[in-house]
Amino acid sequence: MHLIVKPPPFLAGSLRPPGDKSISHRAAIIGALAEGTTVIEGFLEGADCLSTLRCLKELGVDIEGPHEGRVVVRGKGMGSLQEPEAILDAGNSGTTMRLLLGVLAGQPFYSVITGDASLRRRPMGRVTRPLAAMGARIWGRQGGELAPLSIRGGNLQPLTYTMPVASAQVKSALLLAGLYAPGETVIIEPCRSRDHSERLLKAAGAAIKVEGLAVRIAGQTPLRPLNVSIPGDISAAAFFLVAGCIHPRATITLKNVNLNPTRTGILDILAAMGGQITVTPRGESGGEPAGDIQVTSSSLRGVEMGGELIPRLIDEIPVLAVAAALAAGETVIRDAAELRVKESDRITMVARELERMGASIQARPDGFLIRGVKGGRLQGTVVDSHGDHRLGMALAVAALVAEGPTVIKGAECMAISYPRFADDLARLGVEVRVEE
Ligand SMILES: O=C(O)C1=C[C@@H](OP(=O)(O)O)[C@@H](O)[C@H](O)C1
Ligand SMILES: C=C(OP(=O)(O)O)C(=O)O
Repeated sequence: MHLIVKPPPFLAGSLRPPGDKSISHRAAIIGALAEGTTVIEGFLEGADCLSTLRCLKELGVDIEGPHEGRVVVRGKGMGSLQEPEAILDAGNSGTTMRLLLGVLAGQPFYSVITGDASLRRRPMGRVTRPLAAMGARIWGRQGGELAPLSIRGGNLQPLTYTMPVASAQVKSALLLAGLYAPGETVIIEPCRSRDHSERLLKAAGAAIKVEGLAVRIAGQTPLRPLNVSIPGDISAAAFFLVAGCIHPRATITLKNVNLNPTRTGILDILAAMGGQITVTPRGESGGEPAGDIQVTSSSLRGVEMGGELIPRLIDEIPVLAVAAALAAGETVIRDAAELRVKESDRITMVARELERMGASIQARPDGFLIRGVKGGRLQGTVVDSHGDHRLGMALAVAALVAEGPTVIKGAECMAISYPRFADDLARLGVEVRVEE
């Protein structure tokens, strides 16, 4: 499927971004392990979160929905999962595979999990190695590095583990496995990654404590069901935050967006670039701070970024590269080598596709050097998502300020995290067309 985007004369309106993807996965998984009925509102109906629901159903969990964002999970406790009859399919979703590996490590049965071609290339040793150290037996291609992975869990021992990379997926997998181990599992992160698992596990009554960069969980405590209203995904809102900044006639309001400080790096960096962004906090939603964000046309300037900020905006870097390509001066992005092991190699592919549109962007081993074309313009042309939802949507944002229409090939992948992305663009006044 191709998406054809014409640069609009203005961008105006108000949107509610879809429910947070990270929280949707976690609420369903934790609900499945709890004793009682979990009700989730605002669940993201993107393909990734549907993969999580499908796998949980294969494990014998009774799930109703999603119907307009409502999912009902009838959990029967941590020991209630059943050996799946078929291979579990995590689709394109790294979060599904890694978090479920943590759960499967605690199960006294055999299961096999795989995913699509992109997911079968992504590193899994970062979770399979520490899970094996807890006592799970895991087999996979390249010594347990690549899916398909088969696993026989049960009889886990607690672990104290210092993570070599800042990854919320690894941390969450080990916390979920820690639920099954007698005694205390301690996970130490190199720097803080998103903490949705910690918040939801705490809300479900797990014995979990955060002390600086260490998270401690004492296993074998039953979980209570959750009642969660998931706020909008800031990683989805990010496309419109950048669109509003780079378009010369824009006023966009994004409603009920998650403002968890482990996720708001995009707001900090756009502010540092001169973005005209106003945040109005509106209390809590689902145990997470949430609020409205307004963005208007801005005159952006280049910045340098790296270090502890990177995990707070890792998924927003493709669209931030678009902002940088249109800012005055140079932008340097460092310490982001993790981008190479996402749905695509996001360093190579972002540079390749933005270059086609006339951006001056150089791929580096751990990021980018981008020279803004301020005053100049990007060129509408044919570009490719390479099956990567965030790259596809970032290119659509670049198209909003390009000369002439842009054709984005492989646009169906946008439904991984934002099924209504094209509709939301249209709501702001953009002429978008889908071609099969
Ligand atoms: O835990 C999560 O929900 C996620 C963590 C991040 O991945 P890593 O844990 O690999 O950094 C992020 O890129 C991904 O989109 C979602
Ligand atoms: C990296 C992403 O997701 P996952 O790792 O779950 O596939 C993403 O959504 O950008």
